[in-house]
Amino acid sequence: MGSKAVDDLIEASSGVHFSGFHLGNTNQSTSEVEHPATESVKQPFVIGVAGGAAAGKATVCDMIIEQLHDQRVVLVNQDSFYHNLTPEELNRVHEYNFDHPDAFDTEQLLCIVEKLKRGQAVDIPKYDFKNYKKDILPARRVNPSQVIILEGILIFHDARVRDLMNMKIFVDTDADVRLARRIRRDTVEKDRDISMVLDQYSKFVKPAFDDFILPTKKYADIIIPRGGDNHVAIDLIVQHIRTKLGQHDLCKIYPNLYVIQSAFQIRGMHTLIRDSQTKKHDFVFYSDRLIRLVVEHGLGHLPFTEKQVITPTGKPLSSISAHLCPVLQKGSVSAGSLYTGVDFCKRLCGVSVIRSGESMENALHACCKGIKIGKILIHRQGDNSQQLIYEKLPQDISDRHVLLLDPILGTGNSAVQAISLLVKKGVPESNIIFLNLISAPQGVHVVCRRFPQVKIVTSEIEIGVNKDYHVVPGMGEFGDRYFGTEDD
Ligand SMILES: Nc1ncnc2c1ncn2[C@@H]1O[C@H](COP(=O)(O)OP(=O)(O)O)[C@@H](O)[C@H]1O
Ligand SMILES: Nc1ccn([C@@H]2O[C@H](COP(=O)(O)O)[C@@H](O)[C@H]2O)c(=O)n1
Ligand SMILES: [Mg+2]
Repeated sequence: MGSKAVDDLIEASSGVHFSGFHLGNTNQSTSEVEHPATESVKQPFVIGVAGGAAAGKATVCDMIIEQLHDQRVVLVNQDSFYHNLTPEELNRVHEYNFDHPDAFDTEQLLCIVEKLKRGQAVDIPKYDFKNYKKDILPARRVNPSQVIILEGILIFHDARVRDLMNMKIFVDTDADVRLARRIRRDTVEKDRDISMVLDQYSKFVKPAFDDFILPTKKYADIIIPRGGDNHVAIDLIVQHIRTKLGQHDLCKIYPNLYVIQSAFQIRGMHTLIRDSQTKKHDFVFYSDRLIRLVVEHGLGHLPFTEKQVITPTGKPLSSISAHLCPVLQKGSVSAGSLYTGVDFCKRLCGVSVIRSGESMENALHACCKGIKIGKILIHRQGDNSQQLIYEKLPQDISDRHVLLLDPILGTGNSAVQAISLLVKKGVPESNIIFLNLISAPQGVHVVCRRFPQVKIVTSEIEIGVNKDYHVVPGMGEFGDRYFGTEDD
């Protein structure tokens, strides 16, 4: 890609990543967060996903969310807005039509989505399908986000809700498939009796599909046949969302940036360590788990050589003569089988950026027995200029592959200082792998443009850096939280 093209992409992606967050006050609590209504703050991109019951709407949403791994996405299910049943309706629940538009509290849904669009945090009710109630489970607190997905059978029914959407998707799945999935879901997950499920289907679900859901298909911008099996459609949708947000997948701009595959386990660990209420013990425990994943991933980028070994599994000694198999030893019980594998790179060392980088040393020691670890201390001044004030590195560092350790990549200034020192010591750029837990796009741009051959391995991309040079949403002062030196 030519440098002009790269510049354009960077320009486009920086604009959105940082706008608004430079202006916001990061000390506000989530419930107070409201982004200033200036032109520089982009409106969230709202996607509607409709389709028959059990068509695969939730599955499609999950896949979109997974592919938009570096975006914060809010999912709002129409199910959350079912009306509570009166005692009388509850007594005759088999006669209640859950597939009629009147079954939903659309006013409440509108109010919540409008708040989210204005940048306010909201509490979304959780619906309990077993008890037909939405007030017994604790509500889900949701922060504003750049992408909002509204999902539900009748999410296109009300014109006011439709008007909030920037993109409408209809998941079009064959009626037999929907019925088969519904029977399995309602009997297995909702403990319902099969005859009741079939009754409900013929009495309410099918007629409502024909009368209310199918007629809304005409509002869709995209119709996805085969739901979650249609990977091409989901890919195209994700690309379109990114284009509309003016963002580009950083991994596509910089081939040496690796964001480890996000799964709910990883998201869960991030949620814990980012929570300001998390106690030191849990913070350390979950940080260690995440660090270990990043380190293992980083090690996967080291060069290797092919190696063959003999496994203990093979033919019994008596059936093979020793001269045919030189690996046989006196007393061994089998001839062994050949396994062709790889040998780890041994010319390796770690370098931690004091102090928070030291939190990553245990994971590196645990993965690479006896690894040498050097240290660098960089002092950050108020105006974010950096000064290198201490270094202790292995003498032969220029012959080694270096794993640079620092849990947070923010503005990129410390990373540039550290990498410049390594390069000055003779380490080839391509031998440096920078391991961190979170990376701000700004830092990624700075490091990757200055050192295009350095690899960056991270577990999440952040929204940006605020006016105090702190990563947003971030996780606070990592070193203080990890080593327990926070001010009370
Ligand atoms: N492509 C698919 N192949 C197999 N099973 C699927 C597929 N998509 C969804 N399912 C299953 O069908 C059921 C309904 O899917 P879900 O995505 O929850 O649909 P909806 O949100 O439209 O009701 C779930 O049990 C899900 O695991
Ligand atoms: N108490 C309830 C509430 C709703 N339903 C059924 O759920 C379907 C909608 O959910 P999807 O995930 O399939 O979109 C709808 O067909 C309702 O009949 C229910 O059975 N019980
Ligand atoms: Mg669903």
